[in-house]
Parts: sequence; structure tokens; C-alpha cells
Amino acid sequence: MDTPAEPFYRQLPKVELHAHLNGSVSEATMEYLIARKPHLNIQHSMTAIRKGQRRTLDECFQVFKVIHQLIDTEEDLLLVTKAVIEEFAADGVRYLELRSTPREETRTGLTKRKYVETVIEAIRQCKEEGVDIEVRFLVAVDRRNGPEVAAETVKLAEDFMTSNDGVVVGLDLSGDPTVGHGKDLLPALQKAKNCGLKLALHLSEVPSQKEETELLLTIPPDRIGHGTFLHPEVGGSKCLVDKVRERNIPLELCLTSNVKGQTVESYDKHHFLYWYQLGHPCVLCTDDKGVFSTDLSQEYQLAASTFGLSQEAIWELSQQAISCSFAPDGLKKQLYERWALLRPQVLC
Ligand SMILES: CNc1ncnc2c1ncn2[C@@H]1O[C@H](COP(=O)(O)O)[C@@H](O)[C@H]1O
Repeated sequence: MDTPAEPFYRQLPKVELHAHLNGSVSEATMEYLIARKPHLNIQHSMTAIRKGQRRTLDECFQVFKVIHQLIDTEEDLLLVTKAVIEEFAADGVRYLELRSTPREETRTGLTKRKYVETVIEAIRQCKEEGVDIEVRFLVAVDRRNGPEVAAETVKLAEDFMTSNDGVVVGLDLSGDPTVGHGKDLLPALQKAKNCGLKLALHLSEVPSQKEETELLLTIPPDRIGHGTFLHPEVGGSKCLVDKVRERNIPLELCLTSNVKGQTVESYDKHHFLYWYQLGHPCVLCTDDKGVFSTDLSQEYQLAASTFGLSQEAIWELSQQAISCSFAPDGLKKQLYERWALLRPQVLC
């Protein structure tokens, strides 16, 4: 991690809604995995982007391929998922929606179903061990894998949604935004929506996705990941902005990730400001806290220092994230109560 955030941001109770599991593996866990698999000849510099470093988005996707080599058994996955959950809890995250792409590893016998079961088991174990965090899971569709795999993934997510105590709440569409087209994935996404899965879709992460975004907004999604190029000033359109606003679709915004991945030039040019000034629901998120060497406290501190937000405004932002989550109403109510209780201690 770069530099730890100040105490206010660490004590702030937080909600994380956009965290890719394999991108969230900490330096410590990564060192452990690397040492366990020396034959892969991987160094930590290949799995994380440090302070001041930048990579193209394409290079970021190469990093995930390296990480996937290190996490290819049920045992690795259980260990990594538990560690990621514990780290978010230690960072003051009280509600977490993790997302991950079910992966099959023929060499180790890991199947996609086992993959989802293992993530759910890690969530269960953390709860049983009293880790102070509520966790839900979004099954991810990697756009690179095309319509058949997307349909298969939706089926898997649907099966788990109906059979697992409400841990699986939705579906994520992610992966390299320059590969494939959303029109091919539309039927699978529509099916997911119809069966009650909440949809968190990466939209307009790169400039070339305008037409795809117009199409996918018709579903409509329940949240948008990044939405970097939605507004007219960056090549999007007023029509796209109006649609997002009319439907009040929250945006998941990841400052460090976008700057290090070079889709946003600098922090002060981040589209957070555009949407925040419109009063549109924005949720600060980490994206890949391991790869981008960050945590959620740092993201809040970064937003505060870049855009001049008061502690009061930061509090409102973290509380608003509860309403943008896919948590059931009863849990949302509990989270609001918790925030209310903590407010006098944290905002003094
Ligand atoms: C940087 N911005 C991003 N944009 C789009 N997709 C991203 C992403 N960051 C991560 N992923 C998606 O998450 C996977 C890694 O976690 P899981 O193996 O699923 O747990 C990546 O392979 C990619 O599909």
C-alpha cells in the first residue's frame, strides 16, 4: 500500500461496492503466494502498480493474468478470499460486495461451480470467526469470453442466488473493455435481470463504448462501474447523462485505479467531480486494491483532498453508499443505525 490514510478516514465506517477479488490481493498475501510457487518465477513488481507508477489499461489486464497463475487451486482461493475480507474489515469497511469471475483450472481440478462455492465458504468462515463485516458476492462475467460463457455464468449465479442464504446478490460485467461488444451479451444480462440478479455493469470505461453503453442502459443496470466517458465533455453525450440521471443509477468510482490505469489524466480531472456536483449518487471504491496499491480509506482521503470535501461531506458520501448497495432492506437499516451510532465518535 502507498501511504496509510489519516485516522479520520480509517475510522470512517465504509461501504465497498466495486472490488474484484483477484485484483484485491494484498502485498503480504501476494508475497506468500509467490513464495509458495517459486517455479512460476513471478516477482511482486509484476502484480502491483506502486505510487507514481502508471500502466496502460492493457498492461493492467496482463497483471491479472499473472495473478491468476498464482491463485489456481481451491486452497489458494479460500485463503485469498478470507484475507481480502479481513483486510477490508481492518480498513473500516462494514459492508462489502466482492465480485469475481468463476474460473476453471483443469490442472488443479478447480471448476467454476467449486470456485463460487469456495468464495461463499470463505465468506461463511469469516462470519463464523466474527470478522466485523457483512459480505455479499457478485458473480462476474468477463466480456472477453463471449455470449455462451456469459449465459453459463448467469445460470451459475442464478443457481447460487436461490440456494445460498442471499450471499449471491448480483452479476458484474467486467473484463478488458476494448474486447467484444455488449450487444452479444445483452440476452444473458437481460436474463440475469429478469431472474432477480442485480446488475453492476462496467460501462464507458474507455471512449469507444458509447454505442454499447446506449444499448446496455436500456436493460437498465442497477449500478454503473466507472462510467468514465459518459458525459459530453469527454466524448459521451447529454443523452447518456440524462438516462443515467433519470434512472438514478449510482456510479462506482475508483480514483486511483483510473489514474494509474491512465483512463483519467490526473486526480483533479476525475469525473467524480462532474457527477458529484450534479448531486448524482457516487460511491467511492477501490476496484483492485492489491494491483493499484490502495485501500478504501485512502480513496476517501484522496477525494477529500482533491475536491476540497469537508469531513461532513465525506461522512454523507460514505453513508449514501449504503443506499446504493444490493443489501436487503433489513441489512441496510442495520447499517444506517450503525452509522448513526458511530457519527458522534468519528465526526468530532
Ligand atoms: C481496471 N479496471 C477494470 N476494468 C474491467 N475489468 C476489470 C478491471 N479490474 C479488474 N477487472 C476484472 O476482474 C478480473 C480480476 O478479478 P477476478 O479474477 O474476477 O476475481 C480481471 O481479470 C478483469 O476481468
